[in-house]
Amino acid sequence: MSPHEKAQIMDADAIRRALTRIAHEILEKNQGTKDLVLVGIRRRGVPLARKIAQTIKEIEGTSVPLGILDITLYRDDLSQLGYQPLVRKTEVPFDITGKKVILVDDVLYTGRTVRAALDALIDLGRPKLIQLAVLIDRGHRELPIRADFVGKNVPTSRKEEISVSVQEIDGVDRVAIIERKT
Ligand SMILES: O=P(O)(O)OC[C@H]1O[C@H](OP(=O)(O)OP(=O)(O)O)[C@H](O)[C@@H]1O
Ligand SMILES: O=c1cc[nH]c(=O)[nH]1
Repeated sequence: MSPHEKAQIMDADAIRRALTRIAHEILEKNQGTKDLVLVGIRRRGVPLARKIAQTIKEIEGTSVPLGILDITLYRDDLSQLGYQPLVRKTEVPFDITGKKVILVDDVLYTGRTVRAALDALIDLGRPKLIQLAVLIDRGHRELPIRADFVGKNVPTSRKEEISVSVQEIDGVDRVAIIERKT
């Protein structure tokens, strides 16, 4: 049966405020922009990372480099793990060695995408540290991964899904909970 939307949990203003807060928290935790770089996970982590970079520029007057990791989840029928993330492309046109890398994604769920992103980043260089910023943490981790910066914690059941829409891809900024009917 088709999934249906249960509730909208963030509108454009709520997303903007959460990203502004995250930008301030990143600056506070890292004492400014020195050695800071942002890396967004495609697809929706990228416009979110861009907005955080814009806000940092407005606050500090400094442009922070922005890279992209393209990671796709594909169903792995041979594995008990259900699905596996595949790193398709890395567009990080700067050296991350010695940098403070802020990884940005829209939803943190099992943690598998972030694990693949960490592997890809470590293949690219030796960052000083890696921190994780997500718009939504919906729980159900299957790996020991946690976010340093969270827009909103949303307790969910496994039957539910979080749908993040962003202006650049979907024409609107919003977050909704979707229920999969079985
Ligand atoms: O913690 P995990 O279980 O790995 O799940 C989180 C990932 O799932 C989503 O990607 P999706 O494949 O839905 O693509 P999207 O970014 O285009 O929405 C989301 O963007 C995260 O990258
Ligand atoms: O609910 C979920 C889980 C993973 N990725 C999403 O975008 N939503």
